[in-house]
Amino acid sequence: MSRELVIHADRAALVAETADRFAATITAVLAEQDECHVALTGGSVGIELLAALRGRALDWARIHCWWGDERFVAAADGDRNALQAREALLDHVDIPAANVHELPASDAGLDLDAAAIAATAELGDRVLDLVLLGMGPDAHVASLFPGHDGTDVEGAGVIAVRDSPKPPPERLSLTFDALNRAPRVWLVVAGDDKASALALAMSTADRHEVPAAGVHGTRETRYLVDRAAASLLPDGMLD
Ligand SMILES: O=C(O)[C@H](O)[C@@H](O)[C@H](O)[C@H](O)COP(=O)(O)O
Repeated sequence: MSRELVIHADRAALVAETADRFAATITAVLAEQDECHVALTGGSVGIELLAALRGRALDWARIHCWWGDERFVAAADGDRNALQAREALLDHVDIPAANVHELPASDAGLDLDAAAIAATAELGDRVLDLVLLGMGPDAHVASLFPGHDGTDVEGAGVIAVRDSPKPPPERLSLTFDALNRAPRVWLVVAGDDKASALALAMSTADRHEVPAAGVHGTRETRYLVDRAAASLLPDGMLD
């Protein structure tokens, strides 16, 4: 399994170059197989990245979009990662509705636990080809927060998250095992407020305290960051 750190000059370069990398990777996957399944992320960098993908020549009919996590709010709530992704990208490309695998919204008729069960069934034993993740300053990834029960869950699936330290309190999240089945896991991180979390994420920290340290692709783990986020990485890592 390879681990790669790519430091970009600034946030704009991070977003633009990651969009290039994402498009090239999807194209390469589609040259080898019929479909490419990607997990998208919310967060401001994740959504800017999606906006940067508009207008790219990608074969959307063969691309499936999933999410690493979702805020459990109404479908029309602007906090929803899926709604933000639609506005940034999916409404602007020719992707079939059946290829968009949103995690359930709170007004879809299921309570949070039932929504997690339904989403686990939809995901099944799928191995996502590429998982994109943002990271919070507390080193959370998806909705796996430091010290929270979700970091103890074994097995692949989607879990209900309550009392999230970051609002909204109710969320759905893929587990570590669901995320870590993917061959490619990319963490996309910008800003000096993430610098200490990134240094911990790239260390051998315990995933219960530093969830970002617990996500790895089976083939590659990439840390795609800007210079500000990289500012506290030990010298040896920057060679
Ligand atoms: O639901 C959430 O809490 C966010 O989606 C979160 O996980 C986000 O991805 C990171 O906090 C990075 O966010 P930024 O890209 O805005 O720094």
